[in-house]
Amino acid sequence: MLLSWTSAVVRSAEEPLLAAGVPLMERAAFALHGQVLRVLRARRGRVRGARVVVLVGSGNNGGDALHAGALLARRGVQVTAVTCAARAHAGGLAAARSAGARVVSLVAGGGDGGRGVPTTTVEAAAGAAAGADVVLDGLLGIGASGTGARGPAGALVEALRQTPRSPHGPVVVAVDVPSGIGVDDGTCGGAVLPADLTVTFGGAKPGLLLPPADACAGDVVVVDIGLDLAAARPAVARLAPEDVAALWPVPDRHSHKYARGVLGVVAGTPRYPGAAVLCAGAAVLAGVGMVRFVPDAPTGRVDPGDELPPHGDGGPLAAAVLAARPEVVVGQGRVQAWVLGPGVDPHDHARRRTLTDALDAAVSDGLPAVVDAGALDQLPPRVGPQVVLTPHAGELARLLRARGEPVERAQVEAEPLRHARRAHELTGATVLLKGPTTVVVGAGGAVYAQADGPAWLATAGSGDVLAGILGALLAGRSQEVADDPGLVAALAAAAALVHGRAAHLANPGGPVTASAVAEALPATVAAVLGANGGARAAVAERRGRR
Ligand SMILES: NC(=O)C1=CN([C@@H]2O[C@H](COP(=O)(O)OP(=O)(O)OC[C@H]3O[C@@H](n4cnc5c(N)ncnc54)[C@H](O)[C@@H]3O)[C@@H](O)[C@H]2O)[C@@H](O)CC1
Ligand SMILES: Nc1ncnc2c1ncn2[C@@H]1O[C@H](COP(=O)(O)OP(=O)(O)O)[C@@H](O)[C@H]1O
Ligand SMILES: [K+]
Repeated sequence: MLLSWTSAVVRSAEEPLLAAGVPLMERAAFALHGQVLRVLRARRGRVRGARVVVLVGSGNNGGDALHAGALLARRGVQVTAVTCAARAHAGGLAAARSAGARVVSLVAGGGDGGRGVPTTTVEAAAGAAAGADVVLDGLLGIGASGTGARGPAGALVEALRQTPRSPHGPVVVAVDVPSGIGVDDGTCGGAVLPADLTVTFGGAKPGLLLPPADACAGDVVVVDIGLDLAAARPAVARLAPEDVAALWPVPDRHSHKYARGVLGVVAGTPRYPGAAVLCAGAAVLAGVGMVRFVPDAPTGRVDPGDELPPHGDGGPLAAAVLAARPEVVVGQGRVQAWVLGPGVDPHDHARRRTLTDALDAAVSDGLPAVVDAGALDQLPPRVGPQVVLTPHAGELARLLRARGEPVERAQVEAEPLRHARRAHELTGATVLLKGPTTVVVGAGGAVYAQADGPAWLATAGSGDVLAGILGALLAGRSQEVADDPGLVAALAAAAALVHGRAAHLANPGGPVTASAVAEALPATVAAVLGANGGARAAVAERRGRR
């Protein structure tokens, strides 16, 4: 699991160490130079003679970069440091100079208190950067105010962004964070230089995980500089496969289909049968005990424990589901969780009635439920965190507007966390906001940001598959969810991880269909369980034998 902490938390972890004279900047710079050496070796084999351009802001982030530049210069790297403000970290500047780095400034007399640093232009600096092997971005760190670099630093970032990127262009290494991102909220409004690699100190920062800024971070490497963050509350987490393996319901010898979880599905309309097929099919393929597909029938509520025979005729929708997935049981009956809404056309009155009946039942029984697409508009004013909303940005904007918040889709895309959190506050539900990086906000302030899928996953029906996966997980873990509704957010993040990985597995590097993503689920789950689940499955199996 990758955890992140806000800049305020990181600063308060730094304070006692700095007061005790612990050389945090030297540690950070040493680790940073090690990462740059690794990049240079991978790129050109040898380090000596490589060219590195260091972009230097006015604060300690620039200090880290200058000290790293000094260490690189001592390894025979040709280092050019470009200071971009009237002042630059004095110790870093001295170290870089004495190691043989060339120092130039975008500001007349800048960087050095007017001691005569040669000036350069934005164009010349951008040209030098374009010809370098590595650009080290030390313009802004956790002390940045607002988003986007301003002044000469901003002008240089804009010029670098205009330079066409090529495979032969420099590798951009961000120091702590890509300069100018919203470090704590993941916003990415102004001039930000996208990085190929971010070397971050002490612990990751939320903006490295949250959309849209996470797209600027490249690979994230966390280096230990001795900060004690273990007791501090993380702001945003990203699950790894081994975390998902620990969450996934794995059967043992005593398991039977009911104990493994039964999922009720109200999805699709005769006009959109595909959503029903994809959602119910994904739940089956993700390994749920049983899927009950609920067609429109005037059966009303069913008492818990009733085991009604399947409807002989569930209509064309049920027929389509059964043709694709004969494992599905059609009809009402006891369930441990619900998926409600994929492909449900709100103008189809019969389907909408079935959906609202099931939603009412789910909410009054306190059962976990995925509320997707057509069900989002039917959500009662307040629900518990065992209900997971799964909107995309447009649906979330509509949900917020329906609750009196004047929000457009573009605003949700610019600040996904803020809007997902607002929806959680207003409804009480766990919110999974879909997008290139999926954000989950749940009970107790839990926030996850998962970026597991390829962009090919942006294809019709893929959200229906995600809903089925999450439903399967909630059904399989319904008992634990009843005891700890805070678990729902982690399960939602786990579903997003498996969904994304299934898309990679379905066709590495190429287009996928939603059906192919669903078909890849059994192998994906097996691979994820292999992350540590081999051991877990063996334990479950041993327990089962006792
Ligand atoms: N305190 C320390 O000794 C340590 C600090 N560390 C580094 O220090 C960084 C934080 O340093 P600082 O607090 O000095 O802050 P920054 O280096 O992030 O820079 C803040 C300065 O940049 C300017 N600035 C702010 N917003 C701007 C904007 N939008 N456009 C242009 N200029 C802007 C302001 O003059 C401000 O004083 C961390 O990110 C990390 O890289 C690490 O070396 C760990 C130890
Ligand atoms: N650019 C992208 N990169 C990766 N995944 C994406 C991207 N855009 C969307 N997705 C994912 O694709 C799925 C689309 O779901 P959704 O919008 O509900 O589609 P549909 O309604 O057609 O099923 C979501 O899981 C979302 O996170
Ligand atoms: K930076």
